[in-house]
Amino acid sequence: MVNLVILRHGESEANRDNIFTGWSDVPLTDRGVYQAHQAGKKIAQTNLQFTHVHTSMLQRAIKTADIVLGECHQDWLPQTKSWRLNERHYGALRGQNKAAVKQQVGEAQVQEWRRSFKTVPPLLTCLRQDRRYDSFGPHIEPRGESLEMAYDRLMPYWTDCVAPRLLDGHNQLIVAHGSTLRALIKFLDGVSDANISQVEVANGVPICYTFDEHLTVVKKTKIQ
Ligand SMILES: O=C(O)[C@H](O)COP(=O)(O)O
Repeated sequence: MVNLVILRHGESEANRDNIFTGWSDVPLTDRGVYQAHQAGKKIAQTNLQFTHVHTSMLQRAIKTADIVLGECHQDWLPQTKSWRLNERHYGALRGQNKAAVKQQVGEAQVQEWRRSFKTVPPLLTCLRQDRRYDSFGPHIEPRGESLEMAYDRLMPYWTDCVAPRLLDGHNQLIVAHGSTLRALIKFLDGVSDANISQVEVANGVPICYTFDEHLTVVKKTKIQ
């Protein structure tokens, strides 16, 4: 048996302020830092030993991972930061208050943008890519993504970087975001396109998947 722990970052300033975030690089709040410590303490109690930690390239996930590893006394672990684990890009919604957008376009439209699998949010008309992505290519940062588009760019990371390590019997830790973890849960749990709208991932609550040697999920538990 081998284990994968997935964890959404602690509360960010944008979460606190109810702002569409996506690829914006916002810091954790004090509450988010606390949530990360609590998550780390809970993971430590399981005595799980990881060989690798995977995060997005956004500070809310990276800082959460660092805090968790400190609590687990596994700060030395090799870490990969990948844009493929970044939050789904919210396009032109980025930076807007979710309640204010609801007032403008109605609750049903906002829910569709936030929770449907295929609906693409309003796209940014132009984009200046942040330099952190330049070494991966000129057009890495999208102008907006549906959950499906985020799923499609996440899966190569699973196939190339996570699944092989699990198949070799090494426990892995992924610290990422609400939407990219919903995409991973969709794959691991076999959730339909329609039903993924019902799946929510809370800040700072670790979820442990246990797999057999064929990478079939045999158990899924919240670590609490
Ligand atoms: O990017 C964001 O705004 C949040 O991380 C998640 O947004 P959601 O709650 O709409 O999925």
